[in-house]
Amino acid sequence: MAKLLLIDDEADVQYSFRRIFDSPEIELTTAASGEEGLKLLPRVKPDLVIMDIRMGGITGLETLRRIRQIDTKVLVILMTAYGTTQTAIEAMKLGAYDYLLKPFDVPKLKEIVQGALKTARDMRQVVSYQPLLETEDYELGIVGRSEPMQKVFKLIGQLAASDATALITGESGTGKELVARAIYHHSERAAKPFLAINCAAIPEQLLESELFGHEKGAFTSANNQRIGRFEQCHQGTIFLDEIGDMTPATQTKILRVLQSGTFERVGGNQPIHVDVRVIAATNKPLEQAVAARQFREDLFYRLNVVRIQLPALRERPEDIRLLVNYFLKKFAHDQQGQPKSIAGGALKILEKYHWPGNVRELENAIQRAVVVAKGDVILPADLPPEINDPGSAATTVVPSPGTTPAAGGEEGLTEMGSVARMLFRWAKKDPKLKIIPAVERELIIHALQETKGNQVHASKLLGITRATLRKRVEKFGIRKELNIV
Ligand SMILES: Nc1ncnc2c1ncn2[C@@H]1O[C@H](COP(=O)(O)OP(=O)(O)OP(=O)(O)O)[C@@H](O)[C@H]1O
Repeated sequence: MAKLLLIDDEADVQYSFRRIFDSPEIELTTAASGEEGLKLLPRVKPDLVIMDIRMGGITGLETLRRIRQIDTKVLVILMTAYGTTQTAIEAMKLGAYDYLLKPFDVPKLKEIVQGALKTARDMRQVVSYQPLLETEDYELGIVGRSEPMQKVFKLIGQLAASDATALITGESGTGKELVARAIYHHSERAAKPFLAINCAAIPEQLLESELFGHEKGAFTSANNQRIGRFEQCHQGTIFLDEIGDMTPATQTKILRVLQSGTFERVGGNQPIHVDVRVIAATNKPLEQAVAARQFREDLFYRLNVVRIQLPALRERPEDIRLLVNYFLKKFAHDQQGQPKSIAGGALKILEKYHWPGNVRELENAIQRAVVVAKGDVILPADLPPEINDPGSAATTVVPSPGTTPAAGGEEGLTEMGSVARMLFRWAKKDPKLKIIPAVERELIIHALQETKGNQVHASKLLGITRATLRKRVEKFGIRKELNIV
């Protein structure tokens, strides 16, 4: 559960926060002054503090200064009324993570809080790169005893001891982000921020301003001055994932930061100096992008000072057994249960598979198998079909006893099996997607649209009771969308 501490003397703001963040995943504590917030800090140990800059008693800036003396790492977001962004920028220099303008926009507030909580988790979860499996306790770690992984561990150790820029390469799902976090956790910058940015996930034209910030009026939608990630991450470590996806202008700016530690915000001309360690990663061969003149050669050499090449999982099948055991323990730990084991036949299948999605794909396969397995042992049949029997695109799905085919008898089931496989492949590409709720939500919307909102008919079509349907409509918040009264 994430812990949030709100420090604000306005009762209205405290009330809105209680409503916005009332969820089982967030524990909100409120304080009405800087003094009270400082007293609560050691007891609550929040992951994130959100604080107003102007309060009675000690100011937000002074409170921030004192928070930093108690905890160098806790993330602090400051809130400020319009017109006082200059103060907010001062606050960033004091080590605030971000700032929000009041009155705030609720979706924006939620987005910033979620982003900050992810960063807080990344910063607090130490990634170990020592052999883990002897320890009974589950820890977040990088697993591997194969020779290529041993080389990786050595390089992580060397990089953690230095402050050099690093380039991590390897196919998708090989653990590049995990390695970057391990370097950070074991480096001298471990007490300072770590920010991970996936360059490919941000539209090209916005990436430059995301990284370097912008001045008010720099472009049409730039209504306010904005601090970029590099400024936010002063003295910390920035992880730039998918570095190949950048415009030439952004590449030039990155090169300058690496060379001199300076840049200008978009639309600005005042040089800003930062001390940030850059760890970059890519799953595309950058050499080819350089040859095709899509990536600056000088930037490539600058990033490539130390390179960690992560092996694909198929190149180290001897690690599969260790990884499987590790994930079985990890999932049992998450569910607070006993780890399941795996049958020899199932393990052999996993060791022979070619793993295009690498460790991420293996992790997902084990997670699924743990859910699907009826007993304590994972059998070949519990593995996803594309792994268990690659090439069998249209395996007939055999209904388990007691289940009724929904429609179309065996043919319907075969078709459903293919759809499920397709959805599953899709879900594997997006590990954040919770596939069952996502599909359930779509089915419910569809059934209600088909039946023009008639819940009795829709629930029959879906094979659930009306009460369950009502609950789901509430749960997924689709009442408004469908005009259901
Ligand atoms: N050696 C390993 N030991 C344990 N877990 C691992 C290992 N390698 C990867 N993982 C797990 O696999 C998943 C994918 O790893 P990660 O996100 O670091 O990969 P990536 O190479 O950065 O992928 P992408 O290129 O798609 O961003 C994560 O859940 C990570 O914890």
